[in-house]
Amino acid sequence: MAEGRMKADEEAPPSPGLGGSAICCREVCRSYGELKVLSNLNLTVPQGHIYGLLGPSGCGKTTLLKCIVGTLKISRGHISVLGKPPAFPGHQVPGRMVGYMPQDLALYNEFTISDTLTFFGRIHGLSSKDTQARMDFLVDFLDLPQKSKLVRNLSGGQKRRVSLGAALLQNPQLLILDEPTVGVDPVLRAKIWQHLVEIVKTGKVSVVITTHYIEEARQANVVGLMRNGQLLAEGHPETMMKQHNAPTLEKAFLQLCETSDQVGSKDSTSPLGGVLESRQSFESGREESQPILGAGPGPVEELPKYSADWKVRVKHVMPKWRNIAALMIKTMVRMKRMPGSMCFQFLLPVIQISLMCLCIGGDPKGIQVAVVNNETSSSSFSQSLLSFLDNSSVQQVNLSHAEAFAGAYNGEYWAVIGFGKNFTSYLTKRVIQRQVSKEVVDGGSVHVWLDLTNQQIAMMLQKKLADALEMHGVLGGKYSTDYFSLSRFSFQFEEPIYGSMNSDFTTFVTPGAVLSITFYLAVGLTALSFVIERKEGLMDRCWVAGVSSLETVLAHLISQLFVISIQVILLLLLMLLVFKIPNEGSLVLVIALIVLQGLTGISFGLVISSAIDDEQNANQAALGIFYPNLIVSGIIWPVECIPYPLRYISLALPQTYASEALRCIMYRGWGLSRMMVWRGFAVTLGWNTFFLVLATVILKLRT
Ligand SMILES: Nc1ncnc2c1ncn2[C@@H]1O[C@H](COP(=O)(O)OP(=O)(O)OP(=O)(O)O)[C@@H](O)[C@H]1O
Repeated sequence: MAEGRMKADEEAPPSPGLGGSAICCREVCRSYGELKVLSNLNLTVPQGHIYGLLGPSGCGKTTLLKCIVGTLKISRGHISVLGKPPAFPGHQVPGRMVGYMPQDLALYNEFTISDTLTFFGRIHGLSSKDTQARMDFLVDFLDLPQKSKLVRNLSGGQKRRVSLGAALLQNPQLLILDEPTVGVDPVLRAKIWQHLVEIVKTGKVSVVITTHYIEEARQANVVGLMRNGQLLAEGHPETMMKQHNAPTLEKAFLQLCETSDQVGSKDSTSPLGGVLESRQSFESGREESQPILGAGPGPVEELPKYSADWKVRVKHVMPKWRNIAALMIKTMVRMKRMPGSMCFQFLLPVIQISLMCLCIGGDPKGIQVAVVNNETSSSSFSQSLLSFLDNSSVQQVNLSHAEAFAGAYNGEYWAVIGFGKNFTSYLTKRVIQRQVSKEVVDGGSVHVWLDLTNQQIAMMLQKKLADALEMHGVLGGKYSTDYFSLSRFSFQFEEPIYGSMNSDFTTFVTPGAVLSITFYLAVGLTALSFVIERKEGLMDRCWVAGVSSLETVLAHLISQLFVISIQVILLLLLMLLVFKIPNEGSLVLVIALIVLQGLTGISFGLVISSAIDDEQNANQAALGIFYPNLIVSGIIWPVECIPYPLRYISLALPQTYASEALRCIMYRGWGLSRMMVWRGFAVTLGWNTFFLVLATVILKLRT
């Protein structure tokens, strides 16, 4: 086994850095906003050495490691890793040359141990045979449980060992390990150190390790003691102890801190507690501690000039299919392992659109109205008119005048309908005679008192009453020139040009609702998944392995395209076949527009997740934008009702023209030659491109 390990380790080609060092940091500064974390930091990791980076919590160790692996940009200074600055075009840092174990576990919980190592093997371009061989070695070496065990079911210590395994997988030339021994038992801790000592013996592998167990760092070839964003000293552990006359490394470190504090109080102008800035670097070859305290300025180093061919630069920015495929397989495997979440993703739009078709736009049912009919004859016009009232919508309750109004004021009835006792005779007079008295007009009218607190119900009641009056006029035969229906019969409504006589509010609202549902589900899923991945350190880990932000975005887009396609198929089947929403136009255009809106939702989700760091804020951003957009986009009420300044905003939103385009395709049967259709596609594509560019830029700026 050891032989196999050595052989694998020997395969890594040597890569001399600045002055033979694996890592060289000069005058490195990095801040988080106002907080200056690294301040003129100088550090040198000699090639083929283990470098123990020690320091109190919060002194900037993790920040420094992130700068070294290229996931964080430095504000000032210079870093060279294995010969070139991190992320330099064509350089494999981040990439295969570096193995990174972040402080967070940074593992996919739904993966098995085998999935985890296979995933990183794919990204590093290892053949499945090589990955398998390394996996067998690492499972044995790190004393891992069965490869088929889910990460979610591992203990904390086991997870850390899997994380370490992922960093060791490709036999990198540089290992960056951020507290790899936390939660690991002493026997295995010793084994890990033994392995590190062994791999650096070849001189081709270098290791930087941070640890809270200061004493274990005595096995390192060099230790760097860091405080307040600067390196106090770096050198061989034994030399450092000897120099400070300390029996342990911890005591030597304490003494250094005290001295640094004393110097700091004397020199208040010196930054960060007065730690002196210049120091001799370790790379001078002296295996001695090089305390910076009291040291004079070090030799001025000539920084090398780096250049890369344009072809290399182009290749560097071009997305790699290998990485995209690995990320897509990862998404699919995770979905397979979370069947509940997968069903939720596929069925949620279907449930939402079903609820919308069932609950929005239909006629109210069982609306109770109080009827006060003072006519007693069963052949009276009032009785005949009431018999034409749609009974499924309007439930008539016959009451006395006092009971009816008491009930209406009590909220039991939506209206009171009243007929005078001479309604039939007065109505006849009104129809027959040219001129009648006010008393006849009053007595021959149906009196209606409405509860107008719910406009939809009141409007429906008015329409039902008008319909009943019209039916009464037509079917009653005698009074086709009836005074009441005269105005209605002046218009003859012919077959509609577009749409049908039965068009209701549901027909209007469905296209916009479908686009909105597809858009916001995509926003929610994307924003959350990226924010969680970043929070758990998974994104950083993938980037250190060589995945670019463009590849991450593309892989997510393609795998979500698959999810959206299934969602759209289910949505359309339900809409067209079950709820019989008409479609006069091309189904291809309908699908294309809905899918494009879904992709725009993904892009917008990417913007949220690249700009926001925690789930709660990401959720708030997605939800906060949902309602204003729904209201202003003319999805639930026509844009024509929006007051003018706001209407211009409405027209610029991603779903306003798109909803109109979908309505034109579905209800008017229009194609792309019509402006109202292509405009919907153009606006959607425009927003999509804008969101994608914005997300990529934010991701780049935030590293
Ligand atoms: N993303 C961030 N935004 C703002 N401040 C940050 C961020 N990350 C780290 N910091 C701050 O930078 C400082 C250094 O953090 P860093 O994680 O580098 O320390 P560390 O030495 O690795 O600590 P530990 O040993 O506890 O892991 C801390 O004060 C921390 O609060």
